[in-house]
Amino acid sequence: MTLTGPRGSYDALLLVSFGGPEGPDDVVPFLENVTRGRGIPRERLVEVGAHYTAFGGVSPINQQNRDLLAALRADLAGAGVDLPVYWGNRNWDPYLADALREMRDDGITSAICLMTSAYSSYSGCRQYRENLADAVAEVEADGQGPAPRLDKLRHFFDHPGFVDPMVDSVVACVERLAADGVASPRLVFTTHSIPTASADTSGPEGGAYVAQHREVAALVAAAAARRVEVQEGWDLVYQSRSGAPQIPWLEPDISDHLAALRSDGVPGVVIVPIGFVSDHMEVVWDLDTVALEDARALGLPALRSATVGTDPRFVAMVRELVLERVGAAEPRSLSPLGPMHDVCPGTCCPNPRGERPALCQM
Ligand SMILES: CC1=C(CCC(=O)O)c2cc3nc(cc4[nH]c(cc5[nH]c(cc1n2)c(C)c5CCC(=O)O)c(CCC(=O)O)c4C)C(CCC(=O)O)=C3C
Ligand SMILES: [Fe+2]
Repeated sequence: MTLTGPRGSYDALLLVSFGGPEGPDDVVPFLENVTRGRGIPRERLVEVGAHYTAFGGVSPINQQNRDLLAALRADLAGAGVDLPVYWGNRNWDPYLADALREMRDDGITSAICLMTSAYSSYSGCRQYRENLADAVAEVEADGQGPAPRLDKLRHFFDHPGFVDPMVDSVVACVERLAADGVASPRLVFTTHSIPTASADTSGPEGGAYVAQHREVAALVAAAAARRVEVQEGWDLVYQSRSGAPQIPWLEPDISDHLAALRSDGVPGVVIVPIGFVSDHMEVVWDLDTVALEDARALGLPALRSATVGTDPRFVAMVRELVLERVGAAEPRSLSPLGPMHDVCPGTCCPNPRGERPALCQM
């Protein structure tokens, strides 16, 4: 029931994710939860609301987390690691506070958190940790005893369990393009754009968000190039830009970049969504609906490679990270930036709106 090692001891794993609407009536309240106090223009919210509405008001993310939860439970059981797994979201039901109440009522005193975000940034790290602090405060205000103590697993961008499944999918896409007569495509790696100010302050020394993505892109490109023929060189591009137009966000945007590649005479592209762990809205809308349609309109052959989802290697990675966290396994990481820390320096990935309480930091 309690997993103990030289570095720590936990009696549960908590899957911490973003959350998404599960029906048409959820869309507006969900968007209000996500964007409260963030200065997102109304037109952008109407636009994003329409993406959800096009999918019946249902985000794919919750079912993907249910699938991941089931896969994690099966993997842990199969490996003889007796650790219950809970699930809570930042922005939609089941909320983090509800997960913490359930854990408290089950007698859990200490849990290790997996955030479904592979890279360092305010949005992908500190914001989750602030939401954990808020949830703990909310639950402790019940007056029914302490919430579980929470630690986090490190960002896993350069773990083989995250990288290797993406390589296989890129190879499969290159082979499919070749079968259609498109040889040596260009690899276009894509991730969520964030404000350049957040990118500049991400990680302990700043610049971690882009640096980590560049490492992953280089790793995937090199591994793929050992197995299939791809164009030399690759690109890192950005998608799903939000915020006010006068605030700079990371560029180039994927759609602009596809047009530029077409003009350069690139024979085809594989779009590799390294910024996302499963096929959530940014993937099924911004890539599969918009970017692939843009490519078609340009006459540029394009395929989108898979996210890791519930690939058994990714699921096993989570178990490995938990064992690593208690000191019972050696950390594995493929880039010189890793293995990433799991207790954040108090100053990294700062909140652009000022300091707030956050967990899992020094
Ligand atoms: C870096 C990053 C990740 C990856 C790390 C991680 O996974 O956490 C991520 C994930 C996600 N973002 C998601 C959805 C949204 N993100 C928004 C807004 C924003 N995202 C930002 C960044 C990121 N976001 C930022 C800087 C904003 C601006 C507002 C703010 O500063 O907070 C908005 C508001 C509307 C809009 O403006 O787009 C929505 C609806 C969903 C759910 C998808 C689904 O339903 O399948 C997921 C997984
Ligand atoms: Fe987002």
